[in-house]
Formats: sequence, C-alpha cells, structure tokens
Amino acid sequence: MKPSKVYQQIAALKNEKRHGFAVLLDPDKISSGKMEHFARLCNDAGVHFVFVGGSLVLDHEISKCIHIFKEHSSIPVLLFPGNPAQVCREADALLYLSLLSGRNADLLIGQHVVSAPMVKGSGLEVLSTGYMLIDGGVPTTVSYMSNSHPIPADKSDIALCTAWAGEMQGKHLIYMDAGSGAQTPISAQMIRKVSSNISIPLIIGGGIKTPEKVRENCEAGADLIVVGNAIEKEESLIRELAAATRI
Ligand SMILES: CC(C)=CCC/C(C)=C/CC/C(C)=C/CC/C(C)=C/COP(=O)(O)OP(=O)(O)O
Ligand SMILES: O=P(O)(O)OC[C@@H](O)CO
Ligand SMILES: [Mg+2]
Repeated sequence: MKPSKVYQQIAALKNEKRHGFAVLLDPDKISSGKMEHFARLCNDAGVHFVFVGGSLVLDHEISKCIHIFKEHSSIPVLLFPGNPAQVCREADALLYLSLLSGRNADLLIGQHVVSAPMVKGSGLEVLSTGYMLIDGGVPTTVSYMSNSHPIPADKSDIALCTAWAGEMQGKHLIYMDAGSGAQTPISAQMIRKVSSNISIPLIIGGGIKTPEKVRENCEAGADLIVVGNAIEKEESLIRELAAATRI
C-alpha cells in the first residue's frame, strides 16, 4: 500500500528542512467534551498533525473524539495505536507501528496479520512506521505494555542500526520514543546520529516539555516532534512549543 497525502506532508518537512509539531491526544485524558476546545488550541498554535491513541486506552470514544476534532479543525489526524482495537476510519492516516526495538514477535508482525483485513478495508492511509523505544529513565506505560526493553539511552549505535534495518525493510517513517512521560527525553546526540544517516523522516517524542528542548531536537535533525503529557498539564504550552519548531 503506497502512502500518499499525509506522508507527503511529513516528507515535505524533511525535504524542505522544516520541522513539524504534533500533539498527542490521549482519549483517556482529553475526553470528547474537550475536543472542540483542543481543536481550536491546535488551530491557533499552527500544529501540523494530531496523533490519537495510547498504549492502553480505556475510553471507547476514539471515533467520537476524532469526529468532533475534525468538525473544528483541518489538521490531519494520525492514529497512534497501542493495539488494533484503536483503529478507526475517522482518522486520516494510521501509524502502522512495528516495535523494532523489542523482540516481541506479536508487536513486530503478529498483531498486523490479525488486523490486516480490518486495516486494509479501513481506507486509511497506512504509514509503515519503525517504532523504537529509547530508555527515558523511568518505566513507561509503553515499555510495560509491550513487555520489551527499550534501547539504552547512550547506545546511539544500536539506535542507528535499528533505524537502518527499518529503512532497509521499507518503512516509511522512523519514530524514536522515550515513552510518554519519560524523565529524560532522547538525547540530541542520538537524534543527530540517526537523522544524519537515514533518508526517511524521523519522528521524536517522549518527555519533551520546553521550547528549548523542541529547538534542540529540531537542530539535531528531528523532522517531527510529538508532545502529549506536557500539554495535558499546561495547555497554553501548545502555542510555545509549536512556535519553537519554526524558529
Ligand atoms: C497492528 C496495529 C494496528 C497495532 C499494533 C501497534 C503496535 C505494534 C504497537 C507497539 C507498542 C505500543 C503498545 C505502542 C503504543 C504507543 C503509544 C500510543 C504511546 C502513547 O503513550 P502512552 O503509553 O499511552 O502513555 P501514557 O502513559 O501517558 O498514557
Ligand atoms: O507524553 P509525552 O511524554 O510528551 O510523549 C509523547 C509521545 O512520544 C509518547 O509516545
Ligand atoms: Mg496513554
């Protein structure tokens, strides 16, 4: 399946040496009743993409959340699912994650096989994504739920070889994630090492809280920065953090 519109927007960021900002909306923390408000905040801040999903989502309102968001915004919505039950047609695209940092066959290919008919029939733009967890100093929901070891934070060579393997397998994107709520975000040194050696777009997330960190990550070669927790705590940060990708 060839990716198209959303992929082209992400690839354009890289080709034109610009940087994008994505807000992660966790339906368990930002309920459908707040979606209109968040849509307006994201519009006003010039957010490029919205990711929706979680390692474990208790709320069954993902479709409703996306539907409301899209009534008030034309920002593309990308599903960021911890499992196939979070896939829904209302989004624009699906980050079709393969957990390359782990050695859990189910998250590399098993869940994809089981959900293939549903994903194929969804009409979603499918973005094949090499997903890499990097140690962020604390156990995160995703490391627990995926039952996998993250790549040690100081092992940039392992990160690079993992990203290379994903690129050579034909992944459209690499997403390096220190995990939601990480204590220590991914180092600029690791971002630089990976970014300067791959040609597909690089998404960076986990524990990013300040415009300075956003800026540092952009300078190190991140094409798209993802923030969730910090914005849930202080929604006015959306504007500041998004602006930092444009400096
Ligand atoms: C094949 C399909 C359609 C789905 C499977 C997708 C795979 C393989 C996922 C890999 C591992 C995984 C559980 C990723 C989830 C990543 C994610 C959405 C993280 C968002 O943050 P949370 O971990 O929910 O953080 P909080 O603890 O802050 O809620
Ligand atoms: O919630 P935060 O820590 O910003 O992390 C965002 C995202 O990369 C998590 O998968
Ligand atoms: Mg979550």
